[in-house]
Amino acid sequence: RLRLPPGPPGWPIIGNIFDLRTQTHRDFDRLKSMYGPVLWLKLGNLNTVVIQSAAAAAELFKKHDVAFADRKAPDSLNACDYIKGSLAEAPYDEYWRILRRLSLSELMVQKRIKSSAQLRKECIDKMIQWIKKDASEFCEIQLEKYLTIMTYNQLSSFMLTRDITDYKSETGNEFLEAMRNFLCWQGKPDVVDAFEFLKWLDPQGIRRHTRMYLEQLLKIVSVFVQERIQERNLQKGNNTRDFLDALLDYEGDGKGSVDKLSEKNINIIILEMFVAGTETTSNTTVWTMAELLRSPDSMSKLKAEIDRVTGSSRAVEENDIPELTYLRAVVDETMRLHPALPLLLPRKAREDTEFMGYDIPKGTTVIVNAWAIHRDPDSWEDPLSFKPERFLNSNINHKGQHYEIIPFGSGRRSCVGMLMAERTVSLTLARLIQSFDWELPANISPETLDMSEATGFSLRMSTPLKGVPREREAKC
Ligand code: HEM
Repeated sequence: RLRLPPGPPGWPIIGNIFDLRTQTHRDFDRLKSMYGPVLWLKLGNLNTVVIQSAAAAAELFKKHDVAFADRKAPDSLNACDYIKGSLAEAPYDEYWRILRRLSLSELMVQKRIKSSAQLRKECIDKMIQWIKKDASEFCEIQLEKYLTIMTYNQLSSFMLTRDITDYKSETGNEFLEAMRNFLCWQGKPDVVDAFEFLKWLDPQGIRRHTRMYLEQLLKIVSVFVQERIQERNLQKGNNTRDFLDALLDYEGDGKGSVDKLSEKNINIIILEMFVAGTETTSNTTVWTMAELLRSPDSMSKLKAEIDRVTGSSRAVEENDIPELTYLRAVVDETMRLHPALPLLLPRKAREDTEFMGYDIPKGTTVIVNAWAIHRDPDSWEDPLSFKPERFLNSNINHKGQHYEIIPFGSGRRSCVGMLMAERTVSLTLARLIQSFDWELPANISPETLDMSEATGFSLRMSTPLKGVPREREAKC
C-alpha cells in the first residue's frame, strides 16, 4: 500500500475536481488549513501533489529536484509540435539541457545582461516619452498598455535586434493580439488534462484555439528568422550578435546527438521567450505600481531614495540599482504578494519517490503553490500587508535559495530570465517614479482600489490599473 499525502476524499472518476471552485492557488491554500502543507489530490486521472510550505519546498528543491524535474505540459501545447521544440515544457532530457545552457549563457550571464543595458534603456525612454505625450492629452492613463508594449520591445530588441510593436496602434499589432489570445486560452484549465479520454472531443475548444493562435504567432516569428538567415547568407546586417544568432550558430557540444537546432524549433524557442517573459514582467510592474499607489508612504520613500542616488540632473540607470535598496525591497515585497506564476510551472515525477515520508508515484503532477508559501504566517509576520521594510536589513531575497519567497522558482527548472526580469522591473519602476508624480484617478482612493486577481497564464489585476501622471522636473 502506498503512503500518500493527506487530501480530501474524492468522487469516483472525477476525484477532487469539485474541490477546486474559485482560483486554483486559493483553493489549494484553503485545503492546506485542513490537510497540511503536502496535499494529495486526484484530478480526474491525474495524481497530483501540491507543496505549500517553505519547508516542503526546501525538501523538494534540495533533495528531489532531479526526481521531479520533468514538466507536466498541458495537452493543448502539443499543437504545432510546440512541446517538442519548447524549453519550458520539455522533459528533463538532452534537448532541454542544450536549450537551458544556451539560454543561460545569453540571459543569465552578467556580461551579456550588462551589454544589453542600452537596449533596455532605449525602450524605457520611448515609453516615458509616450506617457508624457498621452498625459498631456488625457488626464489618466492605463498603465498596462505602456508596460506591455515596452516589455515586448525590450525582449524583441534583445533577441531579434528589432522592435515588435509600437505605441501608435490602438489595438496593438497582429503579434500582440495573437499573443493575448493565445495566453488567454492557455490560462483556462482544460478538462482534457484531467480526462485524457476526452482528447478527441476537445470539449472547451482549447486545443483548437491554441493551434489557431500558435500557427499565427509562429508564422510571424518565422518571417523574422527567415529574414535573418538570408541576411547571414548574404553576410549583410549589423555586427551585433543577438539571441537569434546564438540559436542559429549552435553546432552541438560534441557530447550529445543534437548538433543543430532546426528552424522550426528556433521559431518555437523565440516565441516561448515572449510567452514566458513579457506578461510575467509587465504584470509584476503593474502590481508594484498598484501597491505604491495604495501606499503613499512607500511611494515617498522610494522617490526620495531615487532622488538621493541620482542627484537632480540625470535619469536613473541600471548601474544605480545596487544602491537602490528600498526599490529592491519594494519589488521583492510585490513579488511576494503577487507572484506572476502563483503555481510556478507544474512538474512531473520521473520516478517513484519517497518525499517527506510519503510515496509519490512516477508520473504524479507536482505543483508548488508559491502564492500560499508567500502568504504563510509561519514564514511571514503580518503576511497580507505590503511592507517593503521587511526586506531591509534582511538577507532574504527572491533568487531561489530562500524557499519562503520563490517567484522565479528554484533548482534546475527555475526561471532562466530572472536577471533580465529583475533589471527590467526595477529600472522601469525607478524611471516611472523619477519622471512623474503619480496619483490614483479622482474616483478611486487607496482603500477602494480594486486589488482582486484575474487568473490567466499569469496573475494580473482584474481591473486594469489607471494612474494620473504629472510630469516632474525633467531629468531624462
Ligand atoms: C517577473 C518576471 C518573471 C517571473 C515572475 C518568472 C517566473 C518563472 C517561473 C515561476 C518559472 C518556473 C520555475 C520552476 O518551475 O521552478 C519560470 C520559468 C521560465 N522562465 Fe520565467 N519569469 C519571469 C520572466 C522571464 C523572462 C524575462 C524570461 C525570458 C526572457 C523567462 C523565461 C523562462 C523560461 C524559458 C522558463 C522555463 C525554464 C525551464 O523549464 O527550464 N522568464 N519563470
